[in-house]
Amino acid sequence: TGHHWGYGKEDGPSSWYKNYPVAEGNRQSPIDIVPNEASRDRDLGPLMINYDHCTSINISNNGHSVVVEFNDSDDRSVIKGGPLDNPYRLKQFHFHWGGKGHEGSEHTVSGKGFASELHLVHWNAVKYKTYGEASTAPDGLAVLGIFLEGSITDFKGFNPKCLLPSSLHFWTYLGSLTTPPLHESVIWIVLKEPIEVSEKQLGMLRMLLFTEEEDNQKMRMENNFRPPQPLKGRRVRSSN
Ligand SMILES: Cc1ccnc(S(N)(=O)=O)n1
Ligand SMILES: [Zn+2]
Repeated sequence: TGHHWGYGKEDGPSSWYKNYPVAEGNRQSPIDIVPNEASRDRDLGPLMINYDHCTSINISNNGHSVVVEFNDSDDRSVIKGGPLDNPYRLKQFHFHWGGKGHEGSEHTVSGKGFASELHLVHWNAVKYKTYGEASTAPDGLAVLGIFLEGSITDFKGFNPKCLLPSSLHFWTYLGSLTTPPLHESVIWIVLKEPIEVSEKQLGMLRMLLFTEEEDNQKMRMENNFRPPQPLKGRRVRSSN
């Protein structure tokens, strides 16, 4: 009913355009990133990530992913530099993942997927008063995408600072939210280097159920990723 959406046969990505026509827009995400078609841009300065004093508020299952929300009432946890003209405040992070193997990330690299993808969602609090307002503006959001690939190492907790790989080299392009309302308001910054998580941790993500507690039809929350969308002539830039 109404604007319910999901990842199933009837309510999945191929039907989102019915309630969200922007799904067929000109700057939709995710995309397939082809490294040797990305243009190295010397104007792209280094990415500066400051999560040191980040204050997480809660972790929840919103029916589509597991989300960790942060206190975004000041500039404590911000990302700046790279393609960004202002600092962007961390609002939440969440994951997309698949049922097995190399399926589960939203962005792909030369057609190759990863087991999961972490999205750290930030908003431009310099130009906009609220996240809601920023979320519909073309330069309102900046989402940092980090690939997760299965291996035997552990990662300690959910402090986003320790979730970052050693290299901050990135690809960047203008895109959208990858789940409804699919607003074309995101400056995407995708790190080239994946982080390693254990099969155990991936297993935990796969154990999450799609629906909130009260809903009785328990569906396994797997494959909560949108497939790559048409590039429509957009440039993908690479940090040097
Ligand atoms: C907060 C939010 C909403 C919708 N989609 C996204 S995403 N997957 O593009 O990061 N984030
Ligand atoms: Zn996401």
